[in-house]
Amino acid sequence: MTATSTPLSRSITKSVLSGEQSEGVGARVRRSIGRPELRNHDPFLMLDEFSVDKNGGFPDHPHRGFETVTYMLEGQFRHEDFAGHKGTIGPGDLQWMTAGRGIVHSEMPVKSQTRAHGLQLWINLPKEHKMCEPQYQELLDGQIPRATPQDGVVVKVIAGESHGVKSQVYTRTPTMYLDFKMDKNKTVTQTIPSTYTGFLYMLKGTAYIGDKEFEGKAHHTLTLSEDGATTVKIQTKDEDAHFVFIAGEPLKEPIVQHGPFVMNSSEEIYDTFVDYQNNKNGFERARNWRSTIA
Ligand SMILES: O=C(Oc1cc(O)cc(O)c1C(=O)O)c1ccc(O)c(O)c1
Ligand SMILES: [Fe+2]
Repeated sequence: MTATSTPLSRSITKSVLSGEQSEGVGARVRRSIGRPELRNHDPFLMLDEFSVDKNGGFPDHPHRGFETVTYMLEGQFRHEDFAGHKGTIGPGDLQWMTAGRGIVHSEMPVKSQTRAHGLQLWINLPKEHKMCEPQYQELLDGQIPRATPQDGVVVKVIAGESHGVKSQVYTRTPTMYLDFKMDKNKTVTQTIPSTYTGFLYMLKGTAYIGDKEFEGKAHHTLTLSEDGATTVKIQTKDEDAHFVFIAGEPLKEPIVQHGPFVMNSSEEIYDTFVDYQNNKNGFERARNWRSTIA
């Protein structure tokens, strides 16, 4: 009999290319998590690489039961919600929005800019937080800490920890969200808790993951093996690479999603529709509200 042992590095179990599709109003997205091949990568519900020009956007719409994390790559995105929270985020900035019991908001590009390009991640909330008060955590690019494990490798620590650098973002669902920029011919090892599920989404260039050097190219999602290994080996060869590394503790709870509402049962989804239609239980301020930016 052979003893099974935990491998050194996580490996890649799936590689899925995200083509462009329409979302919102006139927006183009490359859907990573949430597409048919990558549904509910617990605790993650959706990851979009969005690209919106001045004619498009995500006008007034609700959310309940999860968090939306908007990370800008290029251009500027304005947002406004039914409680009067408003602002603009630009390249490298982050908005971590806990929708909790209810948010109605609008997210639109700044008209004078060519396009707003970024990532929107949806993280599910555990049952005990689904009806929490909404909260925003907003960080400008310069406020997000960086780890530099070696020359030519920069890791922006949006959530969690990398090479001794910790993010101050409060995560109700334990999450790590890292933005890696690696020059060519580099090797780096990222630690990951043994119980986390995770994936990489490639933005630019090519990276080679794990001991078997699985090749990941732009706009591909690479899911990590769930084998208890606590490191991920990442290499570049003849080109630079830019990707995000996202991982989290699976909630292992029932997921019932209806568009922008994500709860634990059909009854809770039904109640959410009733609350939204009747402006109650968190949606009070939706009555007669219209954003000024949509
Ligand atoms: O529009 C939906 O989600 C979004 C996707 C993005 O790329 C950017 C965004 O700002 C949003 C958003 O604000 O909601 C969406 C996705 C899935 C779904 O079932 C919906 O009902 C809406
Ligand atoms: Fe939204």
